[in-house]
Amino acid sequence: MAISMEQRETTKTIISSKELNVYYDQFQALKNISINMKKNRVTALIGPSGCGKSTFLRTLNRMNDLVPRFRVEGSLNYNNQEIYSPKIDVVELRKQVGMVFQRPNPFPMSIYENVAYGLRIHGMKKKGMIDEIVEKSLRQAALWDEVKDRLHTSAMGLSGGQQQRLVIARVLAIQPDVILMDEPASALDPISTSKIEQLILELKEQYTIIIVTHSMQQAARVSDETAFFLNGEIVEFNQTHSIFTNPERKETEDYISGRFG
Ligand SMILES: Nc1ncnc2c1ncn2[C@@H]1O[C@H](COP(=O)(O)OP(=O)(O)OP(=O)(O)O)[C@@H](O)[C@H]1O
Repeated sequence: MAISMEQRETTKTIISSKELNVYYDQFQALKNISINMKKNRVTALIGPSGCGKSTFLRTLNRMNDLVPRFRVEGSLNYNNQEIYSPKIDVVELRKQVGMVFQRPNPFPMSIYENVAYGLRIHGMKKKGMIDEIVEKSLRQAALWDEVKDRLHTSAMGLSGGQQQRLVIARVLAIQPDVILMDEPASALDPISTSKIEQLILELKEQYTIIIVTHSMQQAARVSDETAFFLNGEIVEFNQTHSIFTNPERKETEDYISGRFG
């Protein structure tokens, strides 16, 4: 079947690792990780606790740089740049590869200022432009209608689910390319969880999303491809549908059917 230019563009690899090994001092947390993650796709990272999912996610925007005796070997590439090259500007990298954590972490300031913060840090001064981006980001994060009349009240007064969407708006405001999400809905109720999942499906039109989740159902609902981690290795990486309906490896089958983890 012929592949159109558009399809070819959307299946481009954006982040790839080759024989990546990661250590915390003597302990090897990731072993020989080779994976290609595609642009405008949602990639889910699943696996039992302690298997290295968060470590892998955090290497992608160098969140572990300040961890003492953290060490990386092998290749980790984003958009044809080596993420661990000394030439990389880490602030710029984190602008392009943004992150949403498990617990919503709004800043203790107004809703508006939370979203405007990153813009100001990156030197934007024009109020009209900031207003516009704040609104656009809150709309994209499906929060605008709920907060448009209280933009200048404290973000701490929002519910947990709203706070998480606010954090997503804050990330979107600085126009990243990739959004890393570390169990973004695990602290939320089912309705807020479903809003976040809906949002992920909408955002992948414009962004690449890599999400760590403990919920098999969530991985199955939101992701296009899934990597199953076990003891620091990727045991299986495939289309999400294949992983959940026809896994190739017994360990994957045992995990997704709830036999361990
Ligand atoms: N800062 C650190 N210093 C030392 N060891 C660490 C550090 N962070 C993680 N580890 C270890 O690395 C291994 C992988 O941890 P990681 O948090 O990546 O796993 P995970 O799959 O994300 O787990 P969970 O699902 O419980 O969040 C674990 O054995 C953990 O104890």
